[in-house]
Amino acid sequence: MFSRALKPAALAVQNGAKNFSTTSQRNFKVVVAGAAGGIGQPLALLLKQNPLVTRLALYDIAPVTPGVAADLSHMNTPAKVSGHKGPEELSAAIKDADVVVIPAGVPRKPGMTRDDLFNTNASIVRDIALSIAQNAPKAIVAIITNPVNSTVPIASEVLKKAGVYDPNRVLGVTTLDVVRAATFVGEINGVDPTSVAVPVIGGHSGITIIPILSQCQPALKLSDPAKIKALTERIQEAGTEVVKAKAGGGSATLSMAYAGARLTASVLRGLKGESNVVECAYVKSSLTEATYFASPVVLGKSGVEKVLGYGTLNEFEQQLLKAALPELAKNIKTGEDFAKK
Ligand SMILES: NC(=O)C1=CN([C@@H]2O[C@H](COP(=O)(O)OP(=O)(O)OC[C@H]3O[C@@H](n4cnc5c(N)ncnc54)[C@H](O)[C@@H]3O)[C@@H](O)[C@H]2O)C=CC1
Ligand SMILES: O=C([O-])CC(=O)C(=O)O
Repeated sequence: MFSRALKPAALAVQNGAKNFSTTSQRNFKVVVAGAAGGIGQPLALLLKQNPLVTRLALYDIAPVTPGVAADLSHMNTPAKVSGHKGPEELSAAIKDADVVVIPAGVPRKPGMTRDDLFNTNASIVRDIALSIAQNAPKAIVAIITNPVNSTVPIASEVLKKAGVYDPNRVLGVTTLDVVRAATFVGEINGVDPTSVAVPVIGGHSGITIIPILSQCQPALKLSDPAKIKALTERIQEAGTEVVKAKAGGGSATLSMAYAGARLTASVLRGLKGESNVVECAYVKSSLTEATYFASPVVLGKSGVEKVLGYGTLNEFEQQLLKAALPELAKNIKTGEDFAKK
């Protein structure tokens, strides 16, 4: 169970780092749902600079949304920006989207777990997913809203109920875990972090975040098991590190916008037919007994083209996986039960 072919796991970071293609062969409509928020605004700023994006629709319930759209629309890049405020404008925002990125919902405050966000965020993701089912059933859906381990199953169940579910088109965004792992390893190894590739598998909360440091490229310059454990825990708790540092002002927004823009850029590169686009993402999966699982995936013309394995895990990583699976199963069930209600 722990040894599976992992061809391009390490490519995940390097591919993603090549963010913006200059040879646009298709025009894509990208929607940011939650576009006025801490993640949404810088994410929209980065997407406005992606030449593959020709239409950028910003949706949020916040009154400032049309203003955010007006502001971004003055940038001299090709994407035409539209602003959509409130549920009555959701359909127009989503209509004919190629990609819908969802950072809508509340963030953590110190002392909260991501699961504590469930009660508020579950219905937000459900309602946006319903609109996707009605207005852009073929769109790739990239979910940032926490708890990702549960919100991805919610969106999947909603799409299923509407008869338009395609598991290859629904992704939970775990790119920030990959970005953080590369950053921290870059610091330890004393190298440019964009040259570092570390697959991160499992899910997106605490012990479900499993960095595969034994597969790090270039190899991690740490051999002391205690230091490897400490680095693993830092990656698992990096979100909490930011929540504490922001002292009640929210959670990671700027690094998440960077990571979300990278994942979206990779999705678009896949859609336009580029080959070997690999990112880690939380997707429907049969790699383990968890029915959704983050691993390297190949992105192609219709979303996830192939779920790649996670290669050979060392003893320590096997233990991490063992600990993560029951937690993941619980989170998935919570999401599915909510959506089936
Ligand atoms: N997947 C990941 O790695 C990460 C996920 N997150 C999650 O992203 C989410 C957003 O975080 P922030 O941007 O910091 O929060 P924020 O509070 O700054 O922004 C959230 C935005 O969502 C909007 N919103 C609320 N209900 C909505 C609805 N029904 N429809 C549309 N928009 C709605 C709000 O008006 C607000 O503009 C949180 O759930 C957070 O936990 C944050 C960091 C990393
Ligand atoms: O920690 C949080 O609540 C936000 C998040 O998911 C992250 O930064 O990884």
